[in-house]
Amino acid sequence: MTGTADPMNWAEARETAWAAGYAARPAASELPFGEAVGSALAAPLVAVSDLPAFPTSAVDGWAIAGSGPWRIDGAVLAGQVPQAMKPGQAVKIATGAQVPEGAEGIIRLEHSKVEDELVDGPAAREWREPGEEAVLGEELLAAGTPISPPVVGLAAAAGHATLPAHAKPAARVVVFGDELLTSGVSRDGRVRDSLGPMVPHMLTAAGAAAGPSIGPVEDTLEAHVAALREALADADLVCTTGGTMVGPVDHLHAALAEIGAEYVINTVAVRPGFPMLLARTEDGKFIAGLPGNPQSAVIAVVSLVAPLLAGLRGLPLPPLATVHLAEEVPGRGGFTHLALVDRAGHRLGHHGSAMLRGLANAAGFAVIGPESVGAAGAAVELATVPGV
Ligand SMILES: Nc1nc2c(c(=O)[nH]1)N[C@H]1C(S)=C(S)[C@@H](COP(=O)(O)OP(=O)(O)OC[C@H]3O[C@@H](n4cnc5c(N)ncnc54)[C@H](O)[C@@H]3O)O[C@H]1N2
Ligand code: MOO
Repeated sequence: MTGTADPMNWAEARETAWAAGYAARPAASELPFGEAVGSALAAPLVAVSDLPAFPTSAVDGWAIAGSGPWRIDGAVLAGQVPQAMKPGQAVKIATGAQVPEGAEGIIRLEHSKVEDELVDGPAAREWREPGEEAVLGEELLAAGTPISPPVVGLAAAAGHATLPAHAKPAARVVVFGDELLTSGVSRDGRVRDSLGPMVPHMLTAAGAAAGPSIGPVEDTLEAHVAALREALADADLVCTTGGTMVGPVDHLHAALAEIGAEYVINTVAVRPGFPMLLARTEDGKFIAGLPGNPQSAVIAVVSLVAPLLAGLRGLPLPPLATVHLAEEVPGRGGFTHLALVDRAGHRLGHHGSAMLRGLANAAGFAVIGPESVGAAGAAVELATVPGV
């Protein structure tokens, strides 16, 4: 295994990472909502009751039966089961309360006149009928629908406690680099680790269950192999940072060979970030190698890790958004250029691959394809960062 393979086209690399994840997605099972969110429905969502399940008052007022003025006799609050009404009766009713059998209308509180235990006013059918939103057994959402927070809300409203979905992959970040500090300011040739605190949140936002980062790991092959083995023991996906090149202390490729991992992708034709890689272990776990330059590491998350996680959760390849460029953005020859832009399509300063200042202000990366230039005013694809 070497770090000098032909770089894969960026769009092809996204699809390859996604397809590898999709092929390896865990079998669907019934998951609690918190586990299911961020996956896709593995079967249609069906209503297990009528929605609403009973006639439900839409207003605060008086339920009436027969002709008025009506004699006030009782009240029904949300959560109570009311008695049937008699002609000439008025029952005070709350929004959300079950409408009594025999009710012919509701007078809104603000339209009612009350005098001597009698109420009068304009009555209308101000309630939601049973089954108005869905009837028992009706398909509410198709299989394959992404499980967003509103889908969870609908499932709960429709009477479900679990959803059929693909479980969250467990993910760990392993930070390589003797030069890294975990506290204080960069000094004496050493820099603060910015990836250990940042990347797990991106993995969580992309649908994984991410534990705390491991490291910084010492720059020896033995330490790299031991850290990879430790992380793989309880993770389906390990994201390493740094060491992707072939420098004197870059041990990732040798460590992958040592543990018997095979490349799925070995370098991508994208700037910044080209030394990124994706590998698979013999037992089907994934290792994503993120370059050490912090912005390049994020580009690897956007390009390989987010598509992989979407596949593992049974989702389609994450769609790219669109941005209108406010100024010309240069290409990078035969490589794709991922250029930091704000929402208005302006390039951001401080966009060097070692910097995070531009990224922290960005809407995402404008995608300038190989052998092209992003013209001012052009609509181009925008790759967004998980969690941003
Ligand atoms: N001779 C060449 N050298 C380099 C090339 C090249 O083509 N030929 N490519 C450069 C590019 S592009 C990148 S990206 C980096 C990738 O390097 P590695 O993945 O091997 O990463 P390191 O060497 O370990 O670190 C690079 C850089 O990033 C800093 N770093 C690393 N980890 C962190 C962290 N967790 N938090 C903050 N900063 C981190 C590290 O100190 C280095 O400055 O290789 C280039 N070299
Ligand atoms: O490709 Mo490196 O990732 O430019 O900084």
